[in-house]
Amino acid sequence: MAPLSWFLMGGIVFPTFTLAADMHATAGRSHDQTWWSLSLPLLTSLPIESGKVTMLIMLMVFMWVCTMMMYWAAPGGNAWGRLPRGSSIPGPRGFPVIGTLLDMAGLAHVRLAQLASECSARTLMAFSLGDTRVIVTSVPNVAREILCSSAFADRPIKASARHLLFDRAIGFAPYGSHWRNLRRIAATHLFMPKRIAAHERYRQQQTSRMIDGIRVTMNSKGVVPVRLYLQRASLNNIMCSVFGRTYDFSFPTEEAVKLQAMVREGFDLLGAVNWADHLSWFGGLLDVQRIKERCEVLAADVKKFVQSIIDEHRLCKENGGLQGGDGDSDFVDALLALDEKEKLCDADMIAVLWEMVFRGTDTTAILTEWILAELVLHPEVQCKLQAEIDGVVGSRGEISESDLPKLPYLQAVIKEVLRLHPPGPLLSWARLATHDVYVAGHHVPAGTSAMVNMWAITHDPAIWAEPNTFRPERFLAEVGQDIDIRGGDLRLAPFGAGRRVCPGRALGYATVQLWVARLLHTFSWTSHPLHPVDLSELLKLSCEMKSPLMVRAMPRPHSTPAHILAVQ
Ligand code: HEM
Repeated sequence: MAPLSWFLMGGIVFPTFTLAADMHATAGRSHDQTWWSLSLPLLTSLPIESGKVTMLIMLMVFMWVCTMMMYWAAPGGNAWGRLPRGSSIPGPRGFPVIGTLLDMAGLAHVRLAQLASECSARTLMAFSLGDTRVIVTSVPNVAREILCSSAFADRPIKASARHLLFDRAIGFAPYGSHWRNLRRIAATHLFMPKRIAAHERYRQQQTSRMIDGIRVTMNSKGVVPVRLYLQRASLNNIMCSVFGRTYDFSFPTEEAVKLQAMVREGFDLLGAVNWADHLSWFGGLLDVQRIKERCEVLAADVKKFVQSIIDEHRLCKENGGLQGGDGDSDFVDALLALDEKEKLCDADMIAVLWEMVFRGTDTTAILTEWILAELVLHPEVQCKLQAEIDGVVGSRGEISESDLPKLPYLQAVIKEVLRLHPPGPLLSWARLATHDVYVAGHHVPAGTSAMVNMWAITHDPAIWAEPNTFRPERFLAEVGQDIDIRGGDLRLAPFGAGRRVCPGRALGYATVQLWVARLLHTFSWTSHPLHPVDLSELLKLSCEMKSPLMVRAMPRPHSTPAHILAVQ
């Protein structure tokens, strides 16, 4: 065999596995690199005899397997075994090399909760996703320790997020001045209560359009695929706040079709468990899931789409259009009007704007679909909620957002659904330890990813009586306990907590309240005999209903089409 083949087979392939894994494992390792660094010169100087070659290859494979098994034997699996001093955190080993990666493919939150119980590690569990060290907690006080600690103010960035430019947007930007600037800009120009209130009429218009679509479909088909209408309304809501434009998805233009396809593709790509994120050597060798290739195509399309909107706004501004100071202006206007200190370049603007479209679209639609599903399954709760809404709205017919605080049962219903079906059961995006830190008394090295299993917390019988029962009354102040769901109480924190808490929570919550109030005021919702309500979950970027909800929406006596369409 030629020396080159020697070199390739022995000197590159096998050590590469270990070396690549090590580069991702920890900054404090060294013992594993010794045999690899020694093997290369040894290989290149060996005589060309095929028997010896085979022996040497077998020896190297053997050494590699032994090293991997040694790593794997540690609690938490191979990524934790690489630590020079090991770890005291209990956890499953998973498989050699890949760790617990296969468990993340289905309902990861349910599987992680099971593993935590099996390993008696609800407080803190260690596990490995390929080369990535991960901790997860299923208890509120440790969740607070993680989410509110400055040590975990960063996020591990997925390759797909980087390819889609999200490392320059709020969600994945490293903790620092750029991230702080973005949060400040978004808080002032998109999420401030005054801004949210100024955009109420657009939300009302989109809700009216949704109600009209539901009515037409119900009349013609006798059953309504609610998700379709919720997704259209949420996309239009956010497009209106961010870009100042909406679409008629019933008669879609080419641009509307393209937009929907881009959003769908983005959800698929960011929601996928990408093996390349955790097995560097694997990702380097082949992109079996074609994630990189698809991300590149999508990123180019997004850039073109958003850039053209920015250019239009710029032109309009030059011609004396909105200057960003008007409460009615959109987010692009606001970004273009920033002063020199805060100004973003076009590439950063594209990333931030697209992220808003992306994050603002699925969560609100998914949550509302779960709410309607539970209300169909619990007609007594539906009637009680309708009575509350009727009582506040009276003969006025229209519901405004100023009515919402007067609807405590509505809040209780939404909270109960957020508890049973949190859209981000693992809080969507993990956190990253930027330096060594102690969590629940255990040493957690820098570079470890941290997750909070919010689903496990909200289903814990030690915290919630009958946790699997839908009972909104538990949130009524006079009966049970009122809970701050904005990140103040980690027993129910569907929007996360701490520095990186969801900045869009007030907007998302206002939208869902308005939708549910108006949908319930207008229709009575019942199941269709051919489409029973199925509460099975499907975890993608968010946790959605596996079988889209198909239900009957019967107009309630007081609601007339004229009233429904009044605000359009
Ligand atoms: C029902 C609605 C929503 C839910 C359940 C939700 C949930 C979440 C969660 C769990 C996080 C991670 C928080 C953490 O790490 O502590 C998050 C982050 C984020 N959300 Fe939301 N969200 C919702 C609506 C929205 C909306 C409407 C927007 C924007 C229009 C938005 C924009 C963001 C952004 C930009 C981040 C990243 C924050 C950062 O890393 O600094 N979300 N959201």
